[in-house]
Amino acid sequence: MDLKTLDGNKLIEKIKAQQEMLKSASERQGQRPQDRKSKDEMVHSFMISSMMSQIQMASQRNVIHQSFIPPAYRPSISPLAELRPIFIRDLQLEIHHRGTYLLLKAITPASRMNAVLVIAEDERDEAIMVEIYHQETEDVREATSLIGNDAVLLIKEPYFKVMASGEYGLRIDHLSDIIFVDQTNSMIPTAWRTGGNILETSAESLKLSGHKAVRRGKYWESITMYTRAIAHERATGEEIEVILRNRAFAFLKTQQYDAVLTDLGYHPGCNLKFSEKALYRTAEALYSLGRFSECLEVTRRLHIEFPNNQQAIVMLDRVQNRCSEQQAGTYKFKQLQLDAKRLSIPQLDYATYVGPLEVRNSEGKGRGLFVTKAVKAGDLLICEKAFGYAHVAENSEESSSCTLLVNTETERWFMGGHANLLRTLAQKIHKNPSLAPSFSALFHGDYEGPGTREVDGAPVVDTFLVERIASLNVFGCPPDSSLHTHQRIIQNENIEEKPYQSCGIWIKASYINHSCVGNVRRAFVGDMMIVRASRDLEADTELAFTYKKPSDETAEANKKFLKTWGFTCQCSLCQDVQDTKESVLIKRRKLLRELEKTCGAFPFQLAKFERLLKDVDKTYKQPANIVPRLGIWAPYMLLLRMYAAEKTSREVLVGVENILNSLGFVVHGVNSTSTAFEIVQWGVTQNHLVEVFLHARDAFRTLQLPDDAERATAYARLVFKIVVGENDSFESVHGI
Ligand SMILES: C[S@@+](CC[C@H](N)C(=O)[O-])C[C@H]1O[C@@H](n2cnc3c(N)ncnc32)[C@H](O)[C@@H]1O
Repeated sequence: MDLKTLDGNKLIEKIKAQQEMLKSASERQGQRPQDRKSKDEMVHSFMISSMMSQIQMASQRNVIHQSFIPPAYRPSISPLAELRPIFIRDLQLEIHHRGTYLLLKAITPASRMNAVLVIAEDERDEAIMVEIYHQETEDVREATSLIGNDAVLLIKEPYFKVMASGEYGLRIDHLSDIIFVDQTNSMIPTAWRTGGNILETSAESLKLSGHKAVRRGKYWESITMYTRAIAHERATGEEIEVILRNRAFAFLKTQQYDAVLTDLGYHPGCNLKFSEKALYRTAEALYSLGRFSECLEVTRRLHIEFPNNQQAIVMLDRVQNRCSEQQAGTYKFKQLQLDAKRLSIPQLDYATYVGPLEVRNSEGKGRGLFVTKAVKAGDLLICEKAFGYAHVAENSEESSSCTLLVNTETERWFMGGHANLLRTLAQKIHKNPSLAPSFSALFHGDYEGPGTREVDGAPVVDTFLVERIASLNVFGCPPDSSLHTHQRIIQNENIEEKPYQSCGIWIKASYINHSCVGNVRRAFVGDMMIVRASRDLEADTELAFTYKKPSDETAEANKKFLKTWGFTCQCSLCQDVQDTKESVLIKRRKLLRELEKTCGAFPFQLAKFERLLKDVDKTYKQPANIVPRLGIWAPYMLLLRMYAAEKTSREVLVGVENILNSLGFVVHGVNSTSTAFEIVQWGVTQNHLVEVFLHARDAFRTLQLPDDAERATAYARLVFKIVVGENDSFESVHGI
């Protein structure tokens, strides 16, 4: 679909029509369709539409791919031995055929659209369309590598339905519901066997075929060859050991790190009497799984035993850095910024640091994250590498296509990276089941998972659980380096905070509950989330940040937004909105609108602006350090800029005090020469506070108060650190 030729309304209409069609299909539940196309017709129209889609994909820019998530259904958790075979003619519409499996052979090349599609036949010579969702993208694994010529597919507990295209077909959402059956498997009917009797080929020649595939970069194919070689009845123990080492390499290349460790016989505490290659591959797999201390041990062993191994020297340096980041939270933030800028997809090579924090129960909010000891404003609490990350380049040629994901059950629509994120997460835990527990433990509302992790020795991945976790724990993040974004915000007052399309899952940070007031702030550098305390916190305080930035004007919109997360915020701000008479809220909004109008009027009426601000201020009853006055800090900011340009330093300091007070700060010494300038209680940290403190610094300097000026500079740096995540780049942004 071309964004340029389709306006928003038409797109919505089209999607709604498809949604309706899918809904009405549910009324046909149990039917055996009589109007199915013949096998030849099916193949013919499939070949044409897949050719058309390839041409479209190559020529179109600004493409929106739509994808519909059907009502949730559970993955198959039955062992294959307990399932009975069925055939295409037995299939009933909109039914999950529990207790059965369907054996099919591909009769067309696989094609990639929203899913990987193929036409396949059963043993009774009937054909059907198969749609396999959440597979890797074409650049990672070609559709034709997933389903090669004559591939045999076993679909567990098949789901037969009307597709968004109106055709009938099988929809496979769970990665574990499809088994790609190897030609050596006795389940394959004789008529479907290809390439002679593979088992008669020797293990050696199968191994060599595996090597050949590796040389061509066909790692999946090599895994098939090596697996056949290992299973070969005449393969010797020695041969198997060598082949396992080779297969481990192919597993490494396809990001199946758990399998690398299994093939090499690694487990924590094992004796590392490995070959040079095996040690290095073990180290690489452990590194990719984020198991840095184990990786360090293996790399040290490699370095000791093979001191001339140059890769080991490089790896040792890398992993030592990761360990110190993980243990002490020491990061070279400038380098992180540079890396994020350099990479087209800013997935950074750093470890996660978690400060003095603990997950505990939080009354009325499920679990929450608490500090185990007192911390100061600006302290680093988390610097976390994304567990899953989907990058969407904005304002560039690359941004020309994106996916709109429509959940037909919850009716939630996700634009941007969400669809990619879902695939990334499902693939990651499917390939590396050891990573599943920490992800699956994240909040997933009332959705119940499959209750089992493995069947027939293979991992079970419930895509709907992944989707639910993703939608309740996802955070949007800027596509580029945070420094860049904050620089823009700091320099341009009117910049709108538009929702980010890049997004990700950060496991530790996912335990932080929402509060409109908040006591920590998150910032991003590439796919790293940095969480810092935005005020001093006593031990055992629960962390909270805003899922959506609140403002007086948008209290209702915020409430609605938070409802999509399934809760109502009870923070002091929301409580105050509830406790304030509607007439007062209406008056406040009216005054705020008048203020806005006055802003744009020429000539600017300063006296009127100041009067209106005082009137808005009077609509708040609670002290600002209890209920921050979010409606007025921005107009005060405008005044401060005017004062800084035209008025005396004393007046500038009054402007500074007004902003800080409205945001709930309690400060001493802004307006006095005898008391030192000091924040005694932190309020809500806004990005613009950096500028506020810099105005304070200039005013103090003019008033010959160098100590206060220095303290103001220190606060500017501290706020910069809180909002940007680091202050190594403070000088370059503020030219100091
Ligand atoms: C990202 S998770 C936060 C961790 C979650 N509380 C847990 O138990 O894992 C988001 C979910 O936490 C809950 N939550 C977050 N902030 C809350 C708040 N202020 N009040 C009530 N529930 C909240 C909601 O159920 C929300 O969908």
